[in-house]
Amino acid sequence: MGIAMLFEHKNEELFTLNRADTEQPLSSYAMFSFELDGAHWPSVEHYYQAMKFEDEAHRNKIRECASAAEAAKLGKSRRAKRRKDWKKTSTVVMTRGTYIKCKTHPEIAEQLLSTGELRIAELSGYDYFWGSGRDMRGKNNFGKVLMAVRDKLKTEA
Ligand SMILES: Nc1nc(O)c(N)c(N[C@@H]2O[C@H](COP(=O)(O)O)[C@@H](O)[C@H]2O)n1
Repeated sequence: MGIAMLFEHKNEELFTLNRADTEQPLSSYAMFSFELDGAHWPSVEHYYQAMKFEDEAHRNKIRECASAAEAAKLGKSRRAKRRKDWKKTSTVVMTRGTYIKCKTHPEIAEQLLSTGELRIAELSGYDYFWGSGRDMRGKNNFGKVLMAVRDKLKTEA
């Protein structure tokens, strides 16, 4: 993934990525650790998935997962009860984790800033909430999270 011309009819250049790409430092699954809310998180995805729950023991179980994919699997399982306000807070949690990762790893902040003013799109064939969806009509909330963090980093530069 990288810079693409997906809307050639609109002549719009995009920076594209997939949230689950562990090789892409800007993705939430990339293993770049940080401290937040009094704990050490191996990736943004670990933090994001754990924050779905109020139960401390379940959060810790997710935090200790060896990979982001494992953390996501545990976070998506319906065995533990999700916090009631999750729908309202999920993008805020993703934004906080992504911002703190960038502050902890300045090279990632640099990479994000180097996308300039390009629109960032999370390419996903199935996810219409975080990504583009199959037809590019998705909400692209992960792309929006990255653009919001980029805006904040710009004001601090
Ligand atoms: N509608 C909606 N609101 C939210 O706040 C969400 N987090 C999602 N997520 C959707 O559900 C799938 C699994 O959730 P997470 O990736 O663990 O958030 C995800 O693929 C989204 O489609 N949906």
